[in-house]
Amino acid sequence: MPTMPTVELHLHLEGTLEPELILALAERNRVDLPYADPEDLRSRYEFTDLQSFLDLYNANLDVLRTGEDFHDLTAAYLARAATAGVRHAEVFLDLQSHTGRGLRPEEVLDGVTAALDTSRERGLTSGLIVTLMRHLPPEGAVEAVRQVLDSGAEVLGIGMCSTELVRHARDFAPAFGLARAHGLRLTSHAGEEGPPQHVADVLDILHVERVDHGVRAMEDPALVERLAADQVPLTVCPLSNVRLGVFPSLGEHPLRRMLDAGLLVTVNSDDPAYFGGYVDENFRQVTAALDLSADHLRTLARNAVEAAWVDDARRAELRDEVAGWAATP
Ligand SMILES: Nc1ncnc2[nH]cnc12
Ligand SMILES: [Zn+2]
Repeated sequence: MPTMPTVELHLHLEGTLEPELILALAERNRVDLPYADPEDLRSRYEFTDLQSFLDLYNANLDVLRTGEDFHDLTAAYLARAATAGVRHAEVFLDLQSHTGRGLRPEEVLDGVTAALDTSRERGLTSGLIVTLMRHLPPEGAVEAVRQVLDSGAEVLGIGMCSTELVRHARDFAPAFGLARAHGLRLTSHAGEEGPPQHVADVLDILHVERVDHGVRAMEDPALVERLAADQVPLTVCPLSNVRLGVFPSLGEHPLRRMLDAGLLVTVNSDDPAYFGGYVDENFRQVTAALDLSADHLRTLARNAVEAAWVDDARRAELRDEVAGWAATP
């Protein structure tokens, strides 16, 4: 059977920064790194929780200095995604992590969108979601939304990531409200390390349309019922959840139970350069660990198409691709 066509909805561009590219960019930008070679850096990718990962992930951002760097990072992800069967990707960018280091928002956004534009010519459609940082002051989140709006860059939506264990979702209502008033789509990380209530909060207070992760919603049966009834898309990242200690092993991951509960779940890679695989590898490993059937895989592929922020014509094309794959013996 050919590679399953997929839609990826939870992918941090910064999380696709492979050790080889980190070293190449460090050389290009004359940044001193404390790593001898890519394997030395890779050997440090042992995480105990989300924060231990974020510390290294944020430190590595230092090599991204110019619009060209962002272009090259994005182009490298798109090339790898194409081999993973990705036909449409909605990618996150932590804009504040770069403007906070002195980069101009336009330079970062233009670098990324230039690469996304070229992928469109090759049949891989994409959208850009600027993720607000929950660990930073909420005023900065409003400023980031303003920068997105003022830049004129083609941005599809606003998300929120970083640690969930600080601040309340309501602190970010002004930023999400501003984005919503200007027609941007909305999503947020919640229910990854944080409790089920965080999932309800981003839905009720920030009015998000999707929830990134959301796996801990499974601890609250009433919330599961609500998410299933409303068919709220949940962008689940199995390898990430295991590498960050959300679940002890893939065999204990709730993905299959989530499908069985009628939730609109999708499979994604989150930060593939750090967590041991792109979306194809996530599918492969979770299928083996949870003994997923062809029906489960078809449902996951269809869910991602339905959860994508695409127009009717593109959704129809994506539906056809998935149906064509499903019909292949
Ligand atoms: N898994 C994750 N959770 C929250 N913020 C992130 N930023 C990058 N990866 C993340
Ligand atoms: Zn994420």
